[in-house]
Amino acid sequence: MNKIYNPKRADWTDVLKRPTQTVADIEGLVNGIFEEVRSNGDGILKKYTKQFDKVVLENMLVSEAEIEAAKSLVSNDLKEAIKLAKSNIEVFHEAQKTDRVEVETAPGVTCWQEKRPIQKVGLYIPGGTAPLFSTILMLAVPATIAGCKEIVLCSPPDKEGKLNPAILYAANLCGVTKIVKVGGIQAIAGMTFGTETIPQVYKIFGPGNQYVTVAKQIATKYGVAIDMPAGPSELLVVADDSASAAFVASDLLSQAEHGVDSQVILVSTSKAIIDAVEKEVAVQLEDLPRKEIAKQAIANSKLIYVDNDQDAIDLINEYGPEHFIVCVENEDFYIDNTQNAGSVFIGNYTPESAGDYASGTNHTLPTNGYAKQYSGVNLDSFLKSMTFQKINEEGIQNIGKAIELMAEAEGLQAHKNAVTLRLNSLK
Ligand SMILES: NC(=O)c1ccc[n+]([C@@H]2O[C@H](COP(=O)([O-])OP(=O)(O)OC[C@H]3O[C@@H](n4cnc5c(N)ncnc54)[C@H](O)[C@@H]3O)[C@@H](O)[C@H]2O)c1
Ligand SMILES: N[C@H](CO)Cc1c[nH]c[nH+]1
Ligand SMILES: [Zn+2]
Repeated sequence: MNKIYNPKRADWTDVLKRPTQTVADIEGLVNGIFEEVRSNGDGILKKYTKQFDKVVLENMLVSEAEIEAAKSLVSNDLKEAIKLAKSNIEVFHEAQKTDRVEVETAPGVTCWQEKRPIQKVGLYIPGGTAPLFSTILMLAVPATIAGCKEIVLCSPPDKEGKLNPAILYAANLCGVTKIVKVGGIQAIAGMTFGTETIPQVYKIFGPGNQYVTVAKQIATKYGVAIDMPAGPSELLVVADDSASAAFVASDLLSQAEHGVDSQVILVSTSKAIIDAVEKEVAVQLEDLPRKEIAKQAIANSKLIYVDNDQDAIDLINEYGPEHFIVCVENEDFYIDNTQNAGSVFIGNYTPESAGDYASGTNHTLPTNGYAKQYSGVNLDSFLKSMTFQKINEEGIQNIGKAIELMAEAEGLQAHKNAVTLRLNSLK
């Protein structure tokens, strides 16, 4: 890990650079695949599945028989763990339901807001290097609570052309309506345009590698909404001498093992904890099965010493981490002053993994600094807010004159007439 002492503010942009490619680096490839899928559908999905996933598929749609077979391949212990996680995610997302908001803005003018589900949603479940079945819970549970009718899931097949049984089990448990074996750019293009196998959707959700993330951003050009850019995982920890170096190192490695383009950062006002965490990372890394991946992510990662808490929080807000662990004595200072972070984890006994799986919060979160303007997935991500109004005779008399004057000032006579006719009818 690179150690940096008191970086100057002018250098923060360079110091905090992510190791991922930019939209500009990938969009040429994405645009090409999108155009092919738009014109030729399933055949192109299969072509790119062969090229990128190294498997030739006859049928991309998962059958009932495959779902049934998967049930017996998942251990009872894992089923119970999935059910516990699902239950906590349900509780937290159910609690996000809001009542309709109704106000009489002027006598006789009633306005209200209600939420309605997005009818057709597409869920992308990453599977390139690890089958992230936990992501199904994070997306399908709120989609179901919101009342989405059609829930399509795409995930890349393994070399045998299969999806991991836990993916099929979780998808079935959570009410997914269609499961398709396709990943990467081609899956996002398929959900954007619709193909023989994949229904077109209104909004695409889910994390993925940088190809998936850029493809989702390009999908918006074609009128599809997306949750947010949720790319390679990242974690920033702020720790002082009250933190356990071993715990901090384990958290940093937990996100480093996601992919070679993940990034983890430790910020501290203590040189002692920086040195201790550096040593712990080296020790714990050696025992990880995904050591080669984590090692590359760790090479992109930083240990940053700053003199004081104010510099630390300014730097953290400038970075806008996907995950932010606060492990310091004066935790309230950091909690109160965090402006930009996807999800915040507080104290020595709150590992980031808890939010990844089972505490109840959503793990689909903005990366690459997008926490400055995007929220992580939540119940509202699957809903649209609609407004309604009803105006009676008294109401139109109360606000009619103002509408007429404003319409006239904008030079829009027909707008004015729509009010004038009604006012005249009441004379
Ligand atoms: N931000 C979040 O909320 C969040 C949550 C979970 C996971 N993640 C991230 O999701 C990612 C999962 O990545 P993954 O690769 O394991 O799975 P993935 O499913 O996102 O991507 C695999 C697909 O990428 C495509 N691909 C691979 N190499 C390509 C190339 N050179 N050109 C074009 N397409 C290519 C293939 O089609 C393959 O099917 C990780 O980066 C992880 O950090 C983020
Ligand atoms: N940490 C990931 C979000 O960036 C989510 C995840 C799924 N499985 C394990 N982790
Ligand atoms: Zn994770």
